[in-house]
Amino acid sequence: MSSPSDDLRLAETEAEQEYVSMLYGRLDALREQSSKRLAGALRQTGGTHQMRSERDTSVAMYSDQLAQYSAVENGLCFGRLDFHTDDRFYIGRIGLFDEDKEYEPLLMDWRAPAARPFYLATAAAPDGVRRRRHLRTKQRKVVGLDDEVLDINSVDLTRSSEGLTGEATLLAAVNASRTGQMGDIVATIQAEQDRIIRTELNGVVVVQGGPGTGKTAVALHRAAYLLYTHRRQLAKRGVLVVGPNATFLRYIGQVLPSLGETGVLLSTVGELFPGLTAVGREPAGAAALKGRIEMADVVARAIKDRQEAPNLVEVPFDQDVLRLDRRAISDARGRARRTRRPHNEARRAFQREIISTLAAQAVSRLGRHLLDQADIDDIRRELREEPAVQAVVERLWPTLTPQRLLEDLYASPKLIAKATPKLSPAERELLHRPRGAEWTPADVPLLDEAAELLGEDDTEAKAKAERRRRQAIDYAQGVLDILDLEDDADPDILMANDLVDAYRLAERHGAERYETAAERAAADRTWTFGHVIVDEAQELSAMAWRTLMRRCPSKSMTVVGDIAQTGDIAGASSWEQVLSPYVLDRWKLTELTVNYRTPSEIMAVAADVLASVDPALKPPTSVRDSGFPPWALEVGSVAEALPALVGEEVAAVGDGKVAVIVPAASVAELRSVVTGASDDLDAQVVVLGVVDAKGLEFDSVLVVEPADILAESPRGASDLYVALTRATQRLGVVHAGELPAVLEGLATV
Ligand SMILES: Nc1ncnc2c1ncn2[C@@H]1O[C@H](COP(=O)(O)OP(=O)(O)OP(=O)(O)O)[C@@H](O)[C@H]1O
Repeated sequence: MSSPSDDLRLAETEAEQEYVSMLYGRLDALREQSSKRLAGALRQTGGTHQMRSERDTSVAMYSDQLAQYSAVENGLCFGRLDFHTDDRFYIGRIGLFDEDKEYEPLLMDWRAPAARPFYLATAAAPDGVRRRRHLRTKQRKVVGLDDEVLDINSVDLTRSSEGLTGEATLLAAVNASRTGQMGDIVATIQAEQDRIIRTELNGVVVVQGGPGTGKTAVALHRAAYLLYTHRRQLAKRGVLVVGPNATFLRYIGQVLPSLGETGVLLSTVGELFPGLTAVGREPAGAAALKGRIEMADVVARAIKDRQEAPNLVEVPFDQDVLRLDRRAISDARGRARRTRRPHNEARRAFQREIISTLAAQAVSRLGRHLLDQADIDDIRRELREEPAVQAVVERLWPTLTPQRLLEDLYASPKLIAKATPKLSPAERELLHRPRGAEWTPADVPLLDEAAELLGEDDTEAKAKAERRRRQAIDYAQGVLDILDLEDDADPDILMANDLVDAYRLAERHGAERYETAAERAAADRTWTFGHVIVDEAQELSAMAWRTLMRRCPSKSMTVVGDIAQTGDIAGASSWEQVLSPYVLDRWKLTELTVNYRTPSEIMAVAADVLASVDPALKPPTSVRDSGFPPWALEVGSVAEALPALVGEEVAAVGDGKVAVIVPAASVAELRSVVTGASDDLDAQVVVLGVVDAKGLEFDSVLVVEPADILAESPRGASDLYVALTRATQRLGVVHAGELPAVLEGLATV
């Protein structure tokens, strides 16, 4: 028999279902409307340039709306606020309004100022809220309600002043099995997170927090919040989110689309040089050296070293030999340098000077008094067009691409030595490598630096664009001609060529590939973003920061990370050291203190490792216990024991995910012994090195040979801390070698 409270709950759930169904009905209607408008816009043809551009804007707008409506399908509405005034708001992923009732809000966008009490109101500071309700839904069905009555009399004074918001829903979310893809936290954002998400747009905000405190989640929700609040400003320039590696970007890739935001570019620093894939590997020492700030000077010197001034250069011209001595070349070089233009752009000034010198010689040999101005102009023109003269200019002041500059530099110990007076021979050797080697992620900031100093010679790019445009027109003409190839065509029937010319068809074809700001930004090295979010920011080298700062001259940035987790040797040891060269002390530090991922049992173990990184660091407080004590197991051979241990974890996590985190040197070997293991996060079992596990999480984690992880890098303790804090439920440590003293507290099994 059901109790009266059960009946009440059922009735409440039914009432909420009715409301939620009405909201979905509204969403469907909007979707249909946008779909029809999009079809209408696509049908429009021809017209003036302005009309075509308006049509393109409409196509883009309706396509974006449609994408947004499908993105918010799951969990469209997740909350309700009841006020003492009897007002009531529903909170959801987007705003919906009743067009028939003067646009009365039916659903409040979570980012709207009026939705804030949903995240901030507490019993002690209710902000007019009487009750906060969390609605849990599956597809379009309401499956649960959690109510919090914000009554001052219910405040538990023994708890911290900031309790958890929507505790039941929050715990359900953090305890759920992991899927291999990060989910959004829009229904359960906590007050300390909300404050950071809604910090003003301008300036640099640093979000420091231990593992699992929601830094990544906060950063992504902040991107969505900023795009909502400053849409006009940010949609044009776009928002860039930088992550540490491709696996991580795939892991977080669905969060913003699920919040209805698609115009954000997700990238690693290594992908920020368009047209180049930097996937090469190199020794950690080489990457760390390339990350040092001194490399900016090395690149500048390497360019100057290419502006040669030999003692004498002879130039055959008109059955004679003209001479350029060191002084003439140095003068021309000085003039070109004084233009303060980038190398490739200053080349014109250099060439002009050289031609002047050569022309003066030629004229004096021929006899100045025999020549008029027109003759002298002819001589200058001939000199400019003379291949021997062009070859000399190219030798003394070559046109350089960033790739050519660095490739030449790395391949030549002589050029390296010239450009690096302050480096030791061993360091120089780290830079040396043969031509044709693959570009590495650490090369990208150097290429970017070089591109700035060289200036872009975009003649080739422009010619290419023009060739592409011509090809598109030719293709379109071909299409039209085929359509009109009917031998017995009735002269009264309009032919395709009569309706639309090739130029316009080609243009229309191009316009169909509408590009968002993010897409345009991805193809343009000089693009500057409206806001840049840097995740796992502690890993970036000083040179990588230079690249990022160039992409964001407004310095509107969110920098997210944990200094205690720095694994890269070139990474940061303090935020001040990273930021002060660019913004002095004009940055704001915010902190997150609650760990939503790692249960307290695991955090107790990780805390000892953290103390070994730096005794002054405090671990974040776990929001829950898991009931599974972490363990350590000594085995004869890890490779032999691992398959069975992984099998046990797979059985324990059901639908969840298992990760085996291993020393970098054993990734390939151990991946091959575990059946079905890969580095693909969609797989149930992954075997990863610590570098690739950064920022990720799994239901169960096996950490293999912690002593080797410690020994593998000067930042080994931070790496071990990262490895131990990836689990949401279960943790085991497997070792054949010694168990490090710092893990001796683990229960042995
Ligand atoms: N308010 C919240 N509600 C529900 N889940 C949350 C909340 N905050 C964080 N989480 C969850 O906690 C986990 C850890 O979050 P996240 O990856 O953002 O942490 P992090 O601070 O970036 O960690 P790390 O430093 O280890 O990379 C994620 O599963 C995230 O969804």
